[in-house]
Amino acid sequence: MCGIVGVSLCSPRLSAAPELLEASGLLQHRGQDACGIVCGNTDGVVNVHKGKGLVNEVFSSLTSRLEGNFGIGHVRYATNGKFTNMQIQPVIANERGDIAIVHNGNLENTKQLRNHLSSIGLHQNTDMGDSELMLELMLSRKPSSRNCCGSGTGPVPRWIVEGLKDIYAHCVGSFACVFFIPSYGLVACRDANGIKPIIVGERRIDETKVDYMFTSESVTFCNLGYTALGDIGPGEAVFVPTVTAGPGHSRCISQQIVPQRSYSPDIFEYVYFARVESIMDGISVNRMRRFTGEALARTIMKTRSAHGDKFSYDEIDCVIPVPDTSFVCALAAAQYMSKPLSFGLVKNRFVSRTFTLPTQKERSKAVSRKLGTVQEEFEGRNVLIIDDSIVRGTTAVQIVAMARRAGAKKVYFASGSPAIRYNHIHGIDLADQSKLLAYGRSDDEVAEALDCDRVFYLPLEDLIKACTRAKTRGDISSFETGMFNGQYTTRTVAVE
Ligand SMILES: O=P(O)(O)OC[C@H]1O[C@H](OP(=O)(O)OP(=O)(O)O)[C@H](O)[C@@H]1O
Ligand SMILES: NC(=O)CC[C@H](N)C(=O)O
Ligand SMILES: [Mg+2]
Repeated sequence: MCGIVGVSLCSPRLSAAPELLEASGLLQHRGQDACGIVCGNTDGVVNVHKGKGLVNEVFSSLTSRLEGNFGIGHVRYATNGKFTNMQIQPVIANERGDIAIVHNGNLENTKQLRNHLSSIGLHQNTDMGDSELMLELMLSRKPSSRNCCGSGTGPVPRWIVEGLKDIYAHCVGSFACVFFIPSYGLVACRDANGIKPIIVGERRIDETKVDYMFTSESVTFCNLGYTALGDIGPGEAVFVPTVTAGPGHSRCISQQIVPQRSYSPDIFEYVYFARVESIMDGISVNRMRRFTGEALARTIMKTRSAHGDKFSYDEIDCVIPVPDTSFVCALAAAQYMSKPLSFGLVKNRFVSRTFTLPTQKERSKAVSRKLGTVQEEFEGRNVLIIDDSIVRGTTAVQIVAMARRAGAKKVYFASGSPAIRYNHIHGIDLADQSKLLAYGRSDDEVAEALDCDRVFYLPLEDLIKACTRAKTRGDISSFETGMFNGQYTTRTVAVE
């Protein structure tokens, strides 16, 4: 996963950079490898600043005041292409007019895309990541004249629509993108299955003046005074030209570029990626996590000596959440079971997400640095530890060991999502499926690998039900659930 943002302010005198940075900071949980912004104005000013690290490490008070009233920003968790400075987003095409892209998602056919681009004489660099290939497709339609942006009929230049059509025709996988097009404005689009999130918001200044923001998650709107206009639909593009459209006319134009194939948001966005304040595709992340907690509790309560091992949820003394993502799920589960919630695991607030760190060594080290135990909450107790997910198992293995060291009698471990036995092809960089803890293991074998007394997973149908119940609007047809069942929206056969 990555976080993307686009800002277009109605007054050419204003600078979009401070808001781009504010929004990028609010999306920081979506990527900590690198970040950057590009902003400019219709006078041809283009400013770029990017680097490896967190937003507050890469930007100083000086670089946060870059000139330009529209621009795009990105926080990266690399999934495709190398983790080099070249790959830091926004990816910008300096030599052909400074068009830039920010992208969340993952393309599955980069090899074919490279071949296609070289067949039309465009692409030489074999190190290009998927995002850069999308930029190349857009650029291949751009007329060479610098004054081309008014060409075409209607408010959207024809070459931009042609570039988008090429992207939809050639790219397989997931993409939510915002393009920065100097002397035109911003263009956002979403793949034809709507796998990765992108939402557009507006801030009305007066009758005629409106600012616009594109963002991965609605959490950025409240903090910056925007109101959600709606999620961009699958196969849809939204254009925000910088020129004023005139009194009473919105600058924001939507166009269905290709027909929707399905409306299948990535279900793991709700489980782990997203912030709890966000509403994505009409689903409140908070409500959905509450529902998963209740469903998980029902699963646990139903498990009564089913395997002759005399388990009964009555013997659970307390529920302990794993900070941070599992809080809402664990709270709802504890309430449903009428068990006390205990903050036996404490997070060091200066250590961020461990899952998104690039190497296993760093991840393991970070978990032990990040979490500590309050001994008296474990000592002599049967504890039910709840996390939102068990992926590689790095977190769960260490937590069970910590619980035992702190004197727990029995340690049960529950996941607010199903067992992950397949790669997540749309946003988790996992080269090797066998690194998933549940790969090739039954639930009992997972419990053995974790050294806990029992493991519980939320069944997939309950996860889907929780998302569907939490939906207040929207036309979602299904969810991308490939990591749980091997059935990917963009593939017909599971990759074993
Ligand atoms: O099985 P694993 O490979 O360890 O991955 C799963 C863990 O990683 C995530 O936490 P993370 O530390 O990234 O962030 P959080 O503080 O938002 O929960 C997730 O919430 C699980 O705790
Ligand atoms: N996590 C993402 O969305 C990554 C976007 C893109 N595939 C990259 O690696 O930069
Ligand atoms: Mg976690």
